[in-house]
Amino acid sequence: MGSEALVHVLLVSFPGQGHVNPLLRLGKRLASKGLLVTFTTPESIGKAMRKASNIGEELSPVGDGFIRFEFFEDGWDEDEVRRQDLDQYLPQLEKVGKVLIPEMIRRNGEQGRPVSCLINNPFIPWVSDVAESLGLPSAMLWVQSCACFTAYYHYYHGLVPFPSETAMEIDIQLPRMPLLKHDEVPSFLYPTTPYPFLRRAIMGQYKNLDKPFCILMDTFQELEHEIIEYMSKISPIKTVGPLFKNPKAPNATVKGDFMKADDCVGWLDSKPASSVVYVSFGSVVYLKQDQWDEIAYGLLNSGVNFLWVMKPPHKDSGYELLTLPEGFLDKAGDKGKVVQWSPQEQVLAHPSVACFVTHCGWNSTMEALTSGMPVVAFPQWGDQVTDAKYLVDVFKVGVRMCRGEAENKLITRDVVEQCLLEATSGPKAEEMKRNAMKWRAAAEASFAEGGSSDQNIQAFVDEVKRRSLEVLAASVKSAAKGGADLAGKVAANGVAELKESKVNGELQVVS
Ligand SMILES: O=c1cc(-c2ccc(O)cc2)oc2cc(O[C@@H]3O[C@H](CO)[C@@H](O)[C@H](O)[C@H]3O)cc(O)c12
Ligand SMILES: O=c1ccn([C@@H]2O[C@H](COP(=O)(O)OP(=O)(O)O)[C@@H](O)[C@H]2O)c(=O)[nH]1
Repeated sequence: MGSEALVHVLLVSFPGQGHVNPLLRLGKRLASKGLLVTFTTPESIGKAMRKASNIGEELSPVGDGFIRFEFFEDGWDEDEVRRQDLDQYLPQLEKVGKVLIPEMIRRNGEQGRPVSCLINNPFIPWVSDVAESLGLPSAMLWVQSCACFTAYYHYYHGLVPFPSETAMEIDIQLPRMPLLKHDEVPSFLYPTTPYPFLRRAIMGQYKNLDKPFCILMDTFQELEHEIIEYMSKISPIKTVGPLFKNPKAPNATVKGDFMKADDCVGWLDSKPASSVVYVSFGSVVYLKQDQWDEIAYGLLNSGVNFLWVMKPPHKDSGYELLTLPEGFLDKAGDKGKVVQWSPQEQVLAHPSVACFVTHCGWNSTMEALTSGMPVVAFPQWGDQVTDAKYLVDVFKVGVRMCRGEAENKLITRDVVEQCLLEATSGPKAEEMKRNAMKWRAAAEASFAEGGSSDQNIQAFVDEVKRRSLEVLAASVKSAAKGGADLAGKVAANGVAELKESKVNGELQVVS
C-alpha cells in the first residue's frame, strides 16, 4: 500500500527533548498500526535533530505505516537568545504556529495527504484551536504522570487547597493519591516557583482541555491504576505507555535526539553485571557547581563504577559551564566514564547497569520502570518532585537523595555515597530490584499485543480513522457548496485523494 492512501495525522511538538521523545514515540506507534504520521516542531530544533539523529527528507516505513518530518520556522533568527526565555518564546510560537500550521495542513492536502487529526503535547495548547478552526479533530499527548495530571486539574479548578503565600507548608490530599507533602506537589504550583511561565503554560493547556477528543498518556493502567480510573470519569484519558518500546517495529531507527549520543556501550560491555551506576539529570536540569562537586566525590568515595552524563549548557541559558574537581578523571580511572549525552534507552537496558541516579523527569521515570532499573531519586522541580515521591514510596523502586530545588540544600558527598551503596548492595537494593522487575513485566504486558496500552492505541487509531471519514464527508459537503474557506480547500484536495483511493479500493467513504 502506498502512503497516499493512509489516514494522515499531524503531530505538533513543543521543542524540548522531554516532549519530542514521547510524541515521536507515539508517532511511531501510530505509524506501526497503519497511519501516515507527519511530525513537526520548530526548525531550530529540526536542525539539531537532523544533525544528531537519523532523520531525512524521505518517508520512513514503520510497521504498517510511515513517518515523515516537516519543520516550521518560528520567525526568529537562528541565534536569537529569546528562545531560552519561555515567557517570550511560547507566545511567539503561538503567534507563528497559528499561521504556519494551517498552511502546512493546506499544503499537505494539496500534495495528496489531507490531514485528518492533529496531536500536540503540553505547552502549545493553541494547536487544539488550530484544529478546531479547521474543523479537524485533535488529541493531546500528556507527557507526565496521571498523578501530576490530576494535581494540575485540581489546582486549575480550585478543588483542594494548595500551598499558598499564607499557608506554604500544608499537606495536600488528592483523591486516590497518597498524601503529598507541600514539596511533593508539582513545584510549578508553589507560589514561589522560579518558573511561573511553566505554570502558565500548563494552565493554558487545562483551559483548552475540552477541545481534544482524547487525552493520551504515557503511563499504563497497572502503574497508576486507581488514579487513572478516577480521572477517566472526568476526562477522556487513554493510557498508551510506556511509549518507548515499539513491539511492532522494534528496529525502527527514527530517533529525535538533539545531540548525538557518545559511545559508551562498549565501555559498559567491559564491566561486570550490575556494577555500574548511571547518572543523568535529563535535558534541562542544570545543577550548581558545589552540588556537582559533591556528587563527583560521592561517586569516587563509594568505589562504584559509574557512567555520568555531563551535558553542556545551551550557550544562551546563562548557566556557567560545570567542571569536574581537579584530578577527578585520573582518580576514577577505568571505573568512571563521563559523556555529554548518552543513548539512555540502551544504557538502561544494559546488564552492567545496577541503578540510575535520576532527576525523575517522567520520561526517565518510565524508561527506568520499563527497564526494571532501580533508581536514586534526585528531583529538582516541576513534576520531578512528585515522580520522586512515587518512585520511592509508591512504586518502591528508589532511594531518595533529595527533595528538590526549593529546599535549597546542598547534598553532601557522604549522603551521595550512602545512597549509592544502599541502592547497589544489600537487602534494600535487592528488594528494589525485585520491585523494578515486577514493573518491567507489567509494562511489557501493557504494550504487548492485546495489553491495556496496545488496546487503547488500537482504539485511538480506529477512532481517528472513523473521524477522518467524517472530516472528509463534511468537507465534500462544504466543497459542493462552493465554500472557499481553508477547511474547504483542504477538503477539496481530500476529495481528489478520495477518488484515487476509491480506485485503489482502499478507502470507502460516503459523501
Ligand atoms: O525545553 C525546555 C525549556 C525549559 C525552560 C526554559 C527556560 C527556563 O528558564 C526554564 C525552563 O523548561 C523545560 C521544561 C521541561 O520539563 C520537563 O518536561 C518533562 C515532560 O513534561 C518532565 O517530565 C520533566 O520532569 C521536565 O523536566 C521540558 C523542556 O523541554 C523544557
Ligand atoms: O544523556 C541522556 C539524557 C536523557 N536522554 C533522554 O532524554 C529524555 C529526557 O526526558 P525526561 O522527561 O526524563 O527529562 P527532561 O529532559 O524533560 O527534564 C529521556 O527520554 C531520556 O531517555 C538521553 O537520551 N540521553
